[in-house]
Amino acid sequence: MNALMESQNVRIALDLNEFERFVTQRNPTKIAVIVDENTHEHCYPLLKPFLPTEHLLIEIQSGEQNKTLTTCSHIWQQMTDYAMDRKGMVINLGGGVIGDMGGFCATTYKRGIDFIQMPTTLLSQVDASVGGKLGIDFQQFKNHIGTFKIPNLVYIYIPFLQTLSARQLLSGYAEVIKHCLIADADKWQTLQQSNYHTLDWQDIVQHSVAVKAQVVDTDPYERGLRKILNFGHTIGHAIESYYLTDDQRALLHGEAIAIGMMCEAYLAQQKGFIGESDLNRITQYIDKLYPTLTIKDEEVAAIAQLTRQDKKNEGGKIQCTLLEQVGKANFNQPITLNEVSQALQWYQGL
Ligand SMILES: NC(=O)c1ccc[n+]([C@@H]2O[C@H](COP(=O)([O-])OP(=O)(O)OC[C@H]3O[C@@H](n4cnc5c(N)ncnc54)[C@H](O)[C@@H]3O)[C@@H](O)[C@H]2O)c1
Ligand SMILES: O=C(O)C(=O)C[C@@H](O)[C@H](O)[C@H](O)COP(=O)(O)O
Ligand SMILES: [Zn+2]
Repeated sequence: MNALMESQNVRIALDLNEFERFVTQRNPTKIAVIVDENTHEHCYPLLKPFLPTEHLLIEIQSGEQNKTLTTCSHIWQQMTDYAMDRKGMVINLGGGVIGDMGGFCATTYKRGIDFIQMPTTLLSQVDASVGGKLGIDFQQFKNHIGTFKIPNLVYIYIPFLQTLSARQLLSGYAEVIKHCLIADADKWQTLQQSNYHTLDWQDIVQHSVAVKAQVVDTDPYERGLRKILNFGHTIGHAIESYYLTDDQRALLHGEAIAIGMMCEAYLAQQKGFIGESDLNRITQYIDKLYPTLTIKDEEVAAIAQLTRQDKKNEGGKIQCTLLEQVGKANFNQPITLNEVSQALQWYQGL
C-alpha cells in the first residue's frame, strides 16, 4: 500500500511538516495558492505558517458551476500578472473543484508547471486528489475538457475535515461506498455494520486511497481497468449535469453518484450479474443515507440523453461499469438509452 501511495505521490498526514519540507526542497521561484471563500476562511489559516511568506493567493468562487473556462482565465491571468515562470508552483487548497481546475490550469500554464493537491473535503481526500484526472466542465458536460497528470505531491491533511459540513462529508462518502462496491466486499460488510456517525475518517481515507491508487497504477490513462472507478458515474454524471443550473434541485457530485450507483446496480441485477438480495442491500443502505431526488416523468429522457457524451463510450455506444458481484466490477458493459430511462424510472418508484 505504501509503495502505491508512493507512486501516486500521496502522503496522508496529521501535521504539515512534510509538506513544508517538500516545498522548501523543491524551491519554486514563485507560489500561487488557489482557494475559494470557504477554504480561504477555514484552511488557509492552518496552512499559512507552513508556506513561504511570499506567495500569491488566488481566490475563486466555490461551487461546481464555477468549474469553467471563465474561472481558468481568471486563474491564468493572475498567474501571468504575478509573472510566474516555469519553475513556479501551484498549490490547490480545496475540494475537487479546485483540485481538478487548479491542476488543469497548472498543467497547461506555459505547458505545465509543478502543482500540489491539498484536498480539504472528504471527497477530494478519498478520490479527486488522487490519480491525476484534471479538468473543467464544458456546456452541460462534466469534466469534458481536461488532462491526465500526476501531481508532484498529494498532501492529505486529515484535520481539514473538521470544518466540513455534514452535507459535504456525506457527499464524499459516496465515493467511499463506490470503492468498496467495486473492489472490497469485506469493507462493504464493515461499512454496513458500522455507525456512519462514528466512522474513523483517517482509516476510511487510507482505505479509499489504497483502492484508487492500485487501479490508477495499473491503468493511469483509463484505457480499460480504470473505468471501474467510474461505477455510478454514467447515470450519476447525467443527473448531476441535468440539475446543475437548477438552484433548488442542484445535487452535489457525491449525491448524484449515490443515485447513479443505485441505478447502475439495478441494471446489473436486471442483466443477471448481481442477485436481488445484493441490489436490495445496496439500495437500502444508500437510499437511507442520501436525500431523495424527485425526477419528473418528463425529465427522464433528457437525463438519459446526457449519457451519450460519457467519456467511456465508444463508437456511439454507451458503455457502463456494472457490478459483477459486490466487490468486483466489469467495465465496457453496453447499455441502451432505454435501459438508462428504465433505471431512472425504477429509482423514482423506490
Ligand atoms: N479528479 C478526480 O478523480 C475526481 C474524483 C471525484 C470527483 N471529482 C470532482 O470533484 C468535484 C467535487 O469535489 P468536492 O466534493 O470536494 O466539492 P467542492 O470542491 O465544490 O467542495 C465542496 C464545498 O466544500 C467547501 N470546503 C472545502 N473544504 C472545506 C473545509 N475544509 N471546510 C469547510 N468547507 C470546505 C468548498 O468551499 C465547497 O463549497 C466535482 O467537480 C467532481 O467532478 C474529481
Ligand atoms: O479517477 C477516476 O478515474 C474516476 O472516475 C473517479 C471519479 O470519482 C471522478 O468523479 C472522475 O472525475 C470522473 O471522471 P470522468 O472521466 O468520468 O469525468
Ligand atoms: Zn466521482
